[in-house]
Amino acid sequence: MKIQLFQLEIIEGNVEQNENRIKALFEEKLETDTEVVILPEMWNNGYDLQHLTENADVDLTRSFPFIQHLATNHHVNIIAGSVSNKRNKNIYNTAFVVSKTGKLIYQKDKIHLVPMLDEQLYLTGGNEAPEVFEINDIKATQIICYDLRFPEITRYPASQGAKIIFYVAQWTTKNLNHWRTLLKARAIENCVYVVACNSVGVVNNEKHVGNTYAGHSIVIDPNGNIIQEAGNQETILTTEIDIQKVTEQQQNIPIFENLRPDVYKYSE
Ligand SMILES: NC(=O)CCC(=O)C(=O)O
Repeated sequence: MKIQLFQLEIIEGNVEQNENRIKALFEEKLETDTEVVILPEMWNNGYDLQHLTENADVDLTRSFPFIQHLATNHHVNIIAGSVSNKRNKNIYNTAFVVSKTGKLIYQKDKIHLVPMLDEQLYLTGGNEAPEVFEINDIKATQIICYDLRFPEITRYPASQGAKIIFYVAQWTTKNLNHWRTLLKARAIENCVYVVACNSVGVVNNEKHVGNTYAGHSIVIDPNGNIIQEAGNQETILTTEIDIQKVTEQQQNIPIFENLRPDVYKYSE
């Protein structure tokens, strides 16, 4: 499966500019046999949280048709990162996926809100765990940024057969070490591919003076080997993954046969 990761600098608060940029990149950089494109978290207006009441999408009525048009025009499946999204008087950080035929095949809200970026002051956390969807007959799931820190939510779709975990993020450079280590851990502990798309650019938040979004979008195989990794500049990363490696790794190390949910405990 050939995948392209669009590691972008998101222009805060300017949905039109971000859409135009993404549209142009699809025209200029998409390779003909690419099956999946992945975008970062909050690509519609970035972390312009103070203006979300005016700028957030409304129940994906803007973002879905925009992505649907790209998917059908270019015949490519799109892991459409996430967008700020109003629904039932709340604003969520909503991830979605559109098939190359233009169908909305997945939609979930970010569950854990990031205190370090004040998300909880402006957004509402989702209440549904990630699940499996199919892309070109391959099971996968999608997880949003800070949710990476909670391994419980990756385990369920992986145990249901997801072979690729797509992470979409605006992860900061201060915690780059966590990003790389946690992504590797998720690949190894679930014996799956991890395909993670981050953003770049300055973090516009008074708690983060001098901090940037880290880039380092990354592709990790089921054995924990990094097969592609970007630097800290805008980049389109192109990768090919061999899904058979997931089956082989899960046969070699049969973690899903050895799970003991009857023993595991979680605090309330
Ligand atoms: N957008 C995010 O969820 C950022 C998470 C992050 O940077 C972290 O360290 O966690």
